[in-house]
Amino acid sequence: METNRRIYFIFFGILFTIIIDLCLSSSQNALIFLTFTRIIAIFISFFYRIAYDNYDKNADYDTAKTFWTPFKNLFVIIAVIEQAFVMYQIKFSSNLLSILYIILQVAMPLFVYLWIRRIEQENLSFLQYIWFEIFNTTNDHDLQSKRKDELHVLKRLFKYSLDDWKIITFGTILLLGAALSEVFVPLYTGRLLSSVAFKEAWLQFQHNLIIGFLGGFRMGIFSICISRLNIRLRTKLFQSYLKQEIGFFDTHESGKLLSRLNHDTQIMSSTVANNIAQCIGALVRFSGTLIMMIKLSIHLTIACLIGAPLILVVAKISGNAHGRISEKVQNLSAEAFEIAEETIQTIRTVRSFGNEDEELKRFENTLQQSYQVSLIQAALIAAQKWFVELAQLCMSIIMLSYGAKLVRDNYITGPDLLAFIIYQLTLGGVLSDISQIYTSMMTAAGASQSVFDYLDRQPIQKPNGILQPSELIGDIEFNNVSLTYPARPNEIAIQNISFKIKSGQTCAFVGPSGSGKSTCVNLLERFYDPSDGKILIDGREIHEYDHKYFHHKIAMVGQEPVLFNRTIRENINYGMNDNDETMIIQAAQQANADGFITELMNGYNTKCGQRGSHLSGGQKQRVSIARALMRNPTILLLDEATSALDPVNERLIQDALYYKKDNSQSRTILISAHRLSTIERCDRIFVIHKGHLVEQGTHDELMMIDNGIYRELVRRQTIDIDDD
Ligand SMILES: Nc1ncnc2c1ncn2[C@@H]1O[C@H](COP(=O)(O)OP(=O)(O)OP(=O)(O)O)[C@@H](O)[C@H]1O
Repeated sequence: METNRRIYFIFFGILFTIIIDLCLSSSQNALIFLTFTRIIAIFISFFYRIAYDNYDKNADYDTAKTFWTPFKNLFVIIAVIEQAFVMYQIKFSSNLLSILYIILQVAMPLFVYLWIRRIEQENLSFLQYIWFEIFNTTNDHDLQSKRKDELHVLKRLFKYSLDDWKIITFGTILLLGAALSEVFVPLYTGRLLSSVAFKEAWLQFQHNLIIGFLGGFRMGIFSICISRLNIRLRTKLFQSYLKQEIGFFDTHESGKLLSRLNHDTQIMSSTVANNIAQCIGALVRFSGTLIMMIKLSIHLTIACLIGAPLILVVAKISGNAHGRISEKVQNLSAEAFEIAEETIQTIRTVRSFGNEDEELKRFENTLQQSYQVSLIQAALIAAQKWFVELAQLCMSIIMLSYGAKLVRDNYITGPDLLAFIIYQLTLGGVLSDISQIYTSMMTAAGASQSVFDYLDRQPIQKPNGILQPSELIGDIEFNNVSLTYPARPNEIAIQNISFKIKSGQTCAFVGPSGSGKSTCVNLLERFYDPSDGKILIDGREIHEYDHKYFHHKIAMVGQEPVLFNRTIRENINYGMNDNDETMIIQAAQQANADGFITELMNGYNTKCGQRGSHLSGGQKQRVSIARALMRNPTILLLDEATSALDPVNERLIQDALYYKKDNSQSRTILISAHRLSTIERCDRIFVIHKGHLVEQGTHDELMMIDNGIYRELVRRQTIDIDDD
C-alpha cells in the first residue's frame, strides 16, 4: 500500500472515532463498541493468518497478496478506531496506571503501520545489521560440538527471528504495558470482590475486561510474525540445499531434506515467534506480581515462594528431555516422509509389482515408531502439568490457612488477603507459563538441530570460478582422472583416464554396462570433482570457469531425461532468459521433435506431466535434446540420449547433430552409447572397461586390434542382429 493511502486510512479512522466519541455519552456504550471492534479485529487477524498460510503453501505470492490486502487495510482502520475508544475511556478512569496503559495502546496503530512497512520493505537497517553481526558465529572451528549446545541453537533461532525486530520490539513494549497493567488486576479484583456494592467497582471491572480483549489482538500480530520467520527460514534452507554438490544428494534422501524444509522449519518458527513475546511478558508479570505480593505481605510471600524453585527445576528437567525426544520424533517423521515421497515418485513400479500394501506398512510402521516416542513426550507433558497444578493447589491451601491466621492477628486486611491469594494464583500461572515456554523452546531446539546443520553446511566442491572467455573453443583433456563416488567411498569408479579431444570432433565412449562411461560424462558436467587428476577445457581446469557461463557452453542430455511439469515450450526454453520463439522451434526441428509437438492438440503449450510422464520415452528424449540445443552449446554431451528412439528417428537426429554438421559448427560432441552401429562414424572412440581406458582410435583402427574389446563388442552385437 502506498504511504499516502495509509495516511488517509489513519486520518479517516481518527475522524471517525471523534464523531463516535461525540455521539456516545456513557462508558457502557463505549465498552460495547470496543468489544465489537475487538471481535472484528480478532476475526480479521484470523483471516490474515489463513491468507499467510495460503501464501506459504502455494508459494503463489501474487494471489496471496491480492487476497490479504483488503484485510490489511481493514486491520489498520479497526486498530485506529479501537485505540480512539481506549482514549475515550480515559474520561472515566483517572487512574495513573490506566493512562500509562492506554498510551501504550495508542502505539498499536503505529506499530501495525510500521509492521506493514516492514513486510513491504526487505532491506536490512543498520540496527539489524549490528544484530546479525553480533549473533553470526558460523565460521567457528568446533561448530559440531557447539551444535550439541542447546543454548547455542536457541541463540541461532533468535537470530533468525530478529529480522522482525521492529514488530518484536513494539510487540514487546505493548506486552510490557499489558503485563504491567495485569499486575494490578488482582488488586482491583480483590477490592472489587470485597466491595461489590460500590458503583466504582464497575469501572475497575471494565478495565480488566479491556485488558482481556487486547490479548487476542496481539496474538494475531504475532502469528503473522510466525509466517514471516517461516518463509525466511525455508528460503535460507532451500538456498543452502541448492548450493550443495551432487554427492550431497547421493548421500541424503530427498524425503528427509524435504521434511526438514517443510516440517521442522514450521516448528522452529512458530515456537520461537510465539515464545519470544510470551517469555518477556511472563518475566515481567512474574517480577511485578512478586513485588505486589511482597508489598501486601512479606510473611505470606516467603511462605508462598518455598515451592517455586521446585517447579523451575522440574521445568528444566522435562525441558531437556523434550529437546531430545523432539529430535527423535523429527527424524522418524522425516523417514516416513521419505518413504511416502519415494513411493509416490515410483508409483508405476510399485503398482506393477502390486506392492502397495508393503509400502503402506513401511510408512505406517515408521509413523508408529514416531508415535511411540510421542507417547513418552505426552506423558512428560502430562506429568509436568500435573506437578505444577499440584504444587499450586498445595500452596493455595497453605496460603488460605496461614492467611486466615494473619487476618485474625491483624497483620493483613481481608480484601488484601483476597488480593494476595489471586496474586499467588497468578504467580502459579506465570510459573507454569515459564515452564511451558521452556519446554516448547527445547522442542524447537530439537527440531532446529539438523536444520542448522544443513544451513551451515559448506559444499565440498571448490568454490565457483570466475573465467568467462568471450569464446570457448571446445578442446577437452582428461589428465590421469580418477573418481570415487561419495556414496561408495571404498570403490574406484574410474582410474587414471587420460585422453584429448580437439574442438569440433565427435567422439564416443563405449564399453560394457557399469564400466564408467556415464561417470566420464558426469565429470565433464562437473557433477563431481575428480578424486585425482585434472579435467581441462581449452587448457583451463573446469572449476576455474564461472558456474553459469560453464553450463551455458556445455549442455548434456542424460540417460533418463527429466522434464519439468511445465509446457513443452517452457521445457525447451529452460534456463534461458529470453523467450525466442524462432530459436525454440529451430531447436525442436534439429532434435526432430517439431513434428510430433505440432501434432499434439496444444502444440508447444502441452504440459509434460511430472518428470515428463505425459510423453513417450522417445518424445521425452527429443524434447530434452532440443532443450540442450537451445543454448547452442560449444560442447554437447549425449549419454544414451537416443536410446529410446526408433532407428529412423535416431538416424535423422544423428545426421542433423553430428554426422552432417556444416563447417560453421565447431561443436565438440561426446556420445556415450551401447548401440555401436550409431557411433561407427565418430572421429574417435574411447573404450572403457572396468573403469580404465583400454583402447582408443577410429572404428577401423579399433577393428584391427586382435582380441580387442571393441572388436569383440562389435562382433557380439552383429551376431545378435543376425540372430534377430
Ligand atoms: N552416483 C553414484 N554413486 C555411487 N556409485 C555410482 C554412482 N553412479 C555410478 N556409480 C557406479 O560407478 C560405476 C560406473 O558407472 P557408470 O554409470 O559410469 O557406468 P556406465 O558405463 O555408464 O554404465 P551403463 O552403460 O550401464 O550406463 C558403476 O559401478 C556404478 O555402480
